[in-house]
Amino acid sequence: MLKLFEREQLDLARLSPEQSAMDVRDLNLRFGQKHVLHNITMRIPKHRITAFIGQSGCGKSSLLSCFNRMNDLIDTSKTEGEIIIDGRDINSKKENLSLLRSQVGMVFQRPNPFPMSVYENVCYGLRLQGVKQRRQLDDAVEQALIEAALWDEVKDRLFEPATTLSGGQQQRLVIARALALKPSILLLDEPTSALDPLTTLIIEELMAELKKRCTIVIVTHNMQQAARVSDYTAFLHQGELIEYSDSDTLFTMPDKKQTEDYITGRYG
Ligand SMILES: Nc1ncnc2c1ncn2[C@@H]1O[C@H](COP(=O)(O)OP(=O)(O)OP(=O)(O)O)[C@@H](O)[C@H]1O
Repeated sequence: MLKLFEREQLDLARLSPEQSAMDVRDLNLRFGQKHVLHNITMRIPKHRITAFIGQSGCGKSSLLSCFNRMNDLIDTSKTEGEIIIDGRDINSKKENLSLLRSQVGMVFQRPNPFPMSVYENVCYGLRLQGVKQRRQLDDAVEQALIEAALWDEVKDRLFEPATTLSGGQQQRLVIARALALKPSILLLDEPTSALDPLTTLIIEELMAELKKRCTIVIVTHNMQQAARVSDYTAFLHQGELIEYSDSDTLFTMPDKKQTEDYITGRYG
């Protein structure tokens, strides 16, 4: 299988704290009576792309949303267990959620630019953080758009409405909006499922570039995509982590029968 990036393999079972972007310990998630995630324990390696795959409803997006406490927005949600990022448990009551969400950025399936200019979209979070200096905002916008591989396409239309951009440009704009806050982790929830194949390739190449500056976790329904872009893949089934390994092994020599059945299309 063609890989977008060569990489050194890490032993997931022996990741040191320095190599781990996140250390998830005995994570359980419930929505009301529904037990959605069961005792998830895993370490997500730094500066790598980790993909979550599994049947619809198995809990991929819910797990991703635990990583920046987005499930807190759902009244019925209840989380147990620890998620250690930079040595602190983000599930602690003391966690500052707006800081967490700038450190752990999130991009959704449908591009969701705000109804404002390209420029204002990118500096939105910085303005919320109180940055006012024009020069500082200009520099941050330019840098984030360069990192999101969008600068050349929009540098002459920074003050046009973001909604005038194409779907693929809007998705890169949303990525730039997250990057402007200098996240150490970027969560991508099916970021290309609404995009055509060529635009998908642009976003995939961007991910390969972005992992040099942050850790990426992606939920995808597209197994070719997971095999192409991700270094590590986690297969979930009914809220349980069934198998988690480097992507080459998981897609060519899965350890568990359930994984094999899923990747060979026997169910799901
Ligand atoms: N707000 C909510 N309230 C109650 N149950 C929810 C809520 N959000 C998700 N669920 C349930 O949690 C389970 C996991 O959903 P989740 O969206 O995480 O799965 P998924 O694997 O990402 O699915 P898909 O691939 O279809 O997006 C499902 O049974 C879903 O119905």
